[in-house]
Amino acid sequence: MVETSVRAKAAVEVRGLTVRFGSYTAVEGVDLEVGEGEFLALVGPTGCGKSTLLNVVAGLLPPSAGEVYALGEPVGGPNRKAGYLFQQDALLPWKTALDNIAMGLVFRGVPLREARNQARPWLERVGLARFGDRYPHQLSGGMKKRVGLAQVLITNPRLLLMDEPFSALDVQTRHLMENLLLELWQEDRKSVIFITHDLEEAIALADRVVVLSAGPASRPIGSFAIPLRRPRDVAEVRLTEEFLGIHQEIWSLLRGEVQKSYAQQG
Ligand SMILES: Nc1ncnc2c1ncn2[C@@H]1O[C@H](COP(=O)(O)OP(=O)(O)OP(=O)(O)O)[C@@H](O)[C@H]1O
Repeated sequence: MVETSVRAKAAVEVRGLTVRFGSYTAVEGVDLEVGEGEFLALVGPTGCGKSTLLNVVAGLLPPSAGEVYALGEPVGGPNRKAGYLFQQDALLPWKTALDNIAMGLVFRGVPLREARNQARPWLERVGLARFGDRYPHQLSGGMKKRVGLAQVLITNPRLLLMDEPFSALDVQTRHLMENLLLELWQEDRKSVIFITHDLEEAIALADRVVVLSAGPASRPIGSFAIPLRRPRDVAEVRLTEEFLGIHQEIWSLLRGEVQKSYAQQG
């Protein structure tokens, strides 16, 4: 495997992971580490097994073989120290933005009144100070994402698992959300696994990009350190020579996998 980085202490360790669905082997023999405080992006062709891998780390899917540790403990079920953000919103339609953020804590046993008190500053931090009493159907897609992000971050997870969280947004809103995510992440540098099929998004956000091979039996085939300076503006960083060089290097590996994946789909 192509390897261009040195990792710190592991927040996630995956050893020899295989996941089968019936006779189909989605991922096979996967070894992967995510350092403490590292922002890792996972890219790969569509259907290669990115979500499968993330769901195993999240404890939502049992491995067929192999071992997975998150924050020093074997993963055996949904991990309470991890926060999840998926493409689909997890907002309750009958709750206001403020209460939806508070729900992150309520689900963990914090009384509603206390949870609301803690949720108020979060409205401001995600740029929704004037929208606390709106219901999800009264919010734009980007605003809902902000609520979703605050709902996860209010629980202060040490590990953030994100599965294409911004892919349904238009490009401008997406860049705003990516910058907001980086701004909040820089405050205390949680360990992150961020899945995307967009290589540019992966490079703009991450400390390291791992490339998965086309399925079946997908596995990591490249790991690239992203030495771009922080803080980063995700729209501006894309225009730099350095970014283009990194993109070219990773794309030269990813392109072949994308082609294989298309060929398999007939
Ligand atoms: N519950 C399941 N039962 C059967 N097959 C599954 C199941 N979940 C996933 N798969 C298959 O495993 C493979 C990997 O799926 P997965 O969703 O992990 O890929 P992905 O890389 O996240 O895809 P995408 O980029 O399209 O979101 C696919 O071929 C998919 O059809």
